[in-house]
Amino acid sequence: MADLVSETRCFGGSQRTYEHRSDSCGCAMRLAAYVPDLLESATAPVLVYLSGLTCTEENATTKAGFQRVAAELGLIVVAPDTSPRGDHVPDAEDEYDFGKGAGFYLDATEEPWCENYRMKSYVTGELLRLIEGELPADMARVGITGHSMGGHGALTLHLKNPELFKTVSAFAPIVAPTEVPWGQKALSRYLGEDPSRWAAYDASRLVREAPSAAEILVDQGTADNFLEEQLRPHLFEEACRESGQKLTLRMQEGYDHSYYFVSTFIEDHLRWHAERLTG
Ligand SMILES: N[C@@H](CCC(=O)N[C@@H](CS)C(=O)NCC(=O)O)C(=O)O
Repeated sequence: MADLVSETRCFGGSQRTYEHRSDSCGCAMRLAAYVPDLLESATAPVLVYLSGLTCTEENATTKAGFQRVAAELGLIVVAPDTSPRGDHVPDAEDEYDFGKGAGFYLDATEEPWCENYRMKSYVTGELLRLIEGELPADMARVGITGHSMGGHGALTLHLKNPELFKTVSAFAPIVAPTEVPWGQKALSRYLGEDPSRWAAYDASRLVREAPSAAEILVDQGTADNFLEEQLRPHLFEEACRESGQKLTLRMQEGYDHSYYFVSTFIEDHLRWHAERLTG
């Protein structure tokens, strides 16, 4: 059960915010859901959009501009929050890349984070059950995408759970968190200092172990400030080549890391998922 916090008419559908009690995260969680009017069928495919560092469920809905195309394609788009929330939830004050707003879509094992920072369980379990219970969703047709930290979430959660998320794409994803500062900081504190525990959350490692039957779409701006230090898409490209994973990596000339970049290519991603989920 979730409470409807707001509902706004948008491109012939409704942009909603829900709030519910999350057992996985031990707090109240919000999520945004765009639900197109369903004219011909009772249920629609779903695209889960995972946001990046510092975001809530609101950033994608106000800045990515996906609603017009989602309405045209008859696609439900769901954007969860990026971490547990609330005064009782531990945080790292003044650190934008750890704690609240930086859940990294994993299940923490270390104190004090392990009580609440369980975004992997949240997205793969509770969130999907909530979508099924609250929305006119066809749960056999769910895809996943995300931006930056959310791109890391989309890639890893798809590779680990291809039966839940049938299609996958990402915008400027963190593809090798075990090798870059954002990832090393988060993984060592949420999971402990032993790097062997981190591999299950590294898309480049996962794809080498078990490539997906689904082709992966990645867009990456060449003018992204984080490109060389944090993102390094060529590590993923190399892993995909070596494991036989089908990948379309598009280096987009002059685009940065912002939602101007995401909003430019979101239509391509929605069409990519809709074609594969409805084909
Ligand atoms: N300087 C940035 C660093 C974090 C960042 O770039 N976050 C990206 C995702 S990794 C984002 O989507 N920020 C929120 C927004 O642009 O609306 C900030 O503090 O917002």
